[in-house]
Amino acid sequence: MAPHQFTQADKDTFDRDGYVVLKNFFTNEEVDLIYGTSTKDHVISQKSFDFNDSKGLRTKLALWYTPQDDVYGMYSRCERMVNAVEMILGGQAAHYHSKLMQKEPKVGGAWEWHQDYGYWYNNGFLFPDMVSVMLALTSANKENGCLQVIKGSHKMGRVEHGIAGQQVGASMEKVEEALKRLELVYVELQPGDTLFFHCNILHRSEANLSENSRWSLISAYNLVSNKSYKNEPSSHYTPIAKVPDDAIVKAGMKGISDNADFLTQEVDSKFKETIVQPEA
Ligand SMILES: O=C(O)CCC(=O)C(=O)O
Ligand SMILES: [Fe+2]
Repeated sequence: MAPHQFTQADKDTFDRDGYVVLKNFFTNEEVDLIYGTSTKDHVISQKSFDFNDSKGLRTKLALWYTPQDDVYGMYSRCERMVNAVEMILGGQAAHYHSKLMQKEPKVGGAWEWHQDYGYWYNNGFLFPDMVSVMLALTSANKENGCLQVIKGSHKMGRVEHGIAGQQVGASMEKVEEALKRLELVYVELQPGDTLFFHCNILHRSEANLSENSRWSLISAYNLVSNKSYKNEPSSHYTPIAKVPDDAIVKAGMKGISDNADFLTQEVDSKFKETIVQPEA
């Protein structure tokens, strides 16, 4: 079966609501490969760090900038994905970074209300020509701390961010007002479902206190022309070398190289407050 394509109707929904979900944008076979690879990937587990929430619960995450030839790179570089992103951004896209979010049963931490551009603005990006894409690797639901969005909040523009508990979060005054007027949506996803969300949409997630993991792969994209004036890795303005849609299946269980440019604690100040060293 030919993979789903992102259509103008999807783009219209994205523009109106600040997000759109494409059911089964990636097939079961593709998700099985990506999830199967990631759970066995020693480089991923070695490069992952814990990100603490305000109650001390922790999400494991691994983040890298330049997409490689592994199964995750084929996912973030495939035509289906990049064409969708270029339709959203209205021009040539670069891959800013991808991260594997591992919210484990009982311990997976919460994320405070924020806009992704609330972080990225401080990384030297002048324009909100950026978008995040979340692929569900496991099912995500209310019980295991799925993403919540405030529908339409991207139209508020960038909101001030400060330290919220241990994390960087949006001004709660603005969030509370937004919640009085706009709908709060729990974005429940099945494996393979893909959420495209605007860099200025307010979102958060609750802790995973359930018995089930909630894993996702989140890729962030930028317009090639929106070059940061700070010292960000070059991936964010490098045109993506697109690959055909069948490249994911062809990559098979190919894991990531430990030469990939992973985020480490030292290079990213926005995470400094919240990173705890993995246990030895
Ligand atoms: O996956 C989540 O629960 C939220 C993650 C998120 O919003 C982020 O990493 O910016
Ligand atoms: Fe986010």
